[in-house]
Amino acid sequence: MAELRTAGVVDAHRSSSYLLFHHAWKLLLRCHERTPAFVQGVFVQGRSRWHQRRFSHLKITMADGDPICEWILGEGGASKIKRVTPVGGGCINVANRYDTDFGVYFVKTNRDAETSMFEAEAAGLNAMLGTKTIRVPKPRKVGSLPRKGSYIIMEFIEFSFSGGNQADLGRQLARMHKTGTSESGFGFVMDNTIGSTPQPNPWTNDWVDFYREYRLGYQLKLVQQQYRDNDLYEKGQRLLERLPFLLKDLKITPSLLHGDLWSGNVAYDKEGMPVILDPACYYGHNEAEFGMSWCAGFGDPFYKAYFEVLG
Ligand SMILES: Nc1ncnc2c1ncn2[C@@H]1O[C@H](COP(=O)(O)OP(=O)(O)OP(=O)(O)O)[C@@H](O)[C@H]1O
Repeated sequence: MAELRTAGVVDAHRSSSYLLFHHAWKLLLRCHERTPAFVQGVFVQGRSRWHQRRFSHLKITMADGDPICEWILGEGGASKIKRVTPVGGGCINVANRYDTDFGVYFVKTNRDAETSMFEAEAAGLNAMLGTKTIRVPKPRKVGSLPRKGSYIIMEFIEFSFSGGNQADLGRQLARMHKTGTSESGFGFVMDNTIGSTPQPNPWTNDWVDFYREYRLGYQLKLVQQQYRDNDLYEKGQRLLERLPFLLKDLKITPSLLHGDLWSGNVAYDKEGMPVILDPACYYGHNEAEFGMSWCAGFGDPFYKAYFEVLG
């Protein structure tokens, strides 16, 4: 509500409809934890002509203090936000589509996360975009929310309900793995998160060292610290010792990986072309991409097309 108070909604204060809005606002903010823009969308959408006159100044004043609206109505090129609608599907962040007179933006917010979480997501999306091999949403802005938390604004992509061709996905992913190489070794430009679990990505010359220390080893430590599962930890340690033998004589070059490729992060656009979302990117052994394949639903056409490109 601080945004509203500082927004100087002075005449509105006197009307009883404002009081109604005021309480509805509070309720909505509490129920949905949306940004003020969410509420703005609801009310701007449904207002009568009387309200249009009465609240005509609100669109701009309410954006004050709301960095998402400020960006969309500034650098984002829009002069009006027509509607803000929740997008379901994610577990970790709150997602909304912002329909404007300058197109649609997709926005995720998280009341608890530092901006570094979304900065890493943007860095991953930009790295994949840079390969020009597969469609990913273009990130536009990352920032912090007024009191606590952070947000990311990106291109909104309209998905097809009828899905697409898995062979296209396999082929384009293989091209991304082949094109996205790194001269710094295995790792990434910054640490990121997989789900909401931190994922360290320090540059490392050798794949076995990287995978042992910063993937399996790190996760095993979390298992022990957070769940006290010593049995799993011990078994894991034995696997880590054997890793150099299991991967002996393999020549592994760093490939840009999406890093969290399960079915919830794969979609198809209206033209039926694959889109990959919500990455936890790093440079790694290309086959590490299939660590999540147990819940990705990749079939024969996918793998056939993938290995046709990668050999
Ligand atoms: N750029 C986009 N355009 C349109 N819809 C999107 C876009 N990015 C993601 N979505 C949809 O929004 C929903 C939430 O997105 P996403 O999975 O990135 O959220 P999340 O909370 O970070 O996810 P998770 O809980 O899986 O880590 C999903 O249903 C996804 O399909």
